[in-house]
Amino acid sequence: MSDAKIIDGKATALSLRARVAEQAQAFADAAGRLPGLAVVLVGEDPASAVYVRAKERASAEAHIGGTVHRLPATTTQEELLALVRALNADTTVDGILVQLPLPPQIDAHAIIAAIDPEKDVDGFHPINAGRLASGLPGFVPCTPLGCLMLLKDYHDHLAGLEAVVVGRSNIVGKPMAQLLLAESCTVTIAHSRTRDLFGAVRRSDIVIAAVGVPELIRGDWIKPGATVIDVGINRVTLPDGKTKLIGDVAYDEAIEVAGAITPVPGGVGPMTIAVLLRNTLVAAHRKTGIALDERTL
Ligand SMILES: Nc1nc2c(c(=O)[nH]1)N[C@@H](CN(C=O)c1ccc(C(=O)N[C@@H](CCC(=O)O)C(=O)O)cc1)CN2
Ligand SMILES: [Mg+2]
Repeated sequence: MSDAKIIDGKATALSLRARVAEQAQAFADAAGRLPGLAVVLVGEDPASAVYVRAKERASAEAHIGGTVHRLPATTTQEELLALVRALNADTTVDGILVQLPLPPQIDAHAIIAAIDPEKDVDGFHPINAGRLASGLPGFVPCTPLGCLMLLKDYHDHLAGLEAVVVGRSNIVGKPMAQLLLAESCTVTIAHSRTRDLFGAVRRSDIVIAAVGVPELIRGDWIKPGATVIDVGINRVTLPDGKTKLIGDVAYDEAIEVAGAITPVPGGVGPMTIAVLLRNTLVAAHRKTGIALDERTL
């Protein structure tokens, strides 16, 4: 019988969204306008279109204003740079998000570097990555910050715990490792070239799986009682032709061993959008100088 606590990311995300909505309304009362988020979607990637629609809906519900800019898949790098520069200059835009992935003719690094770091609510700009690594205030990428919020719901103290982050992307793995380090965890960053992945996972009190390989991490790799945060969102086709989302962790096995675990879907995913709204609210306050106690979010 499993006794792992199932970490309900959907519920935590809804409660964060409600707090953002309340503060966004208060911001609008003080500033005379809503916090503004500009979302840019280039091309027709079906998953990206779903995520952008979800962001649009969640923004409206949380009293975050703004626009979605939908550009064709043939958009050039110069055209996208021109839009980013226009959004940087627009005083009603507090946050800018360019949905990833971008089409192959566009260099994502160049686009991210062109975003005003003070409007970079994705936290992907090298200035914000450097601030995070240096312990300075900035913007932290939405998915890892959401993972940290879920972890903090289950641990009063993270200091001294062994944590492994499986995956080293700029979007999740690297910032996640920095956040855990800032909480005084002992952090291992593992990846496809790690020789003893089993050993790194097996000794860890916290496992963050963000590698994009369906069910790579098996139940018997998990240290009994560990907290498992599964960032993987892998769509797989079943024998009957239907598709299903599964994580990077073999959930049915891990739930028998872990102390707490996030499901897929309904774990980390919903936190990504809730934190985006939170970061936009924070950006609006920082830009206007209107006070906000960020710890209440
Ligand atoms: N500019 C960005 N691009 C991308 C980011 C990002 O943070 N910024 N992250 C991902 C996609 N993403 C948001 O953009 C995202 C992914 C997943 C979810 C989510 O709620 N997932 C659900 C399942 C949804 C489904 O059925 O497909 C869940 O896990 O429960 C939200 C946002 C890449 N690009
Ligand atoms: Mg058990």
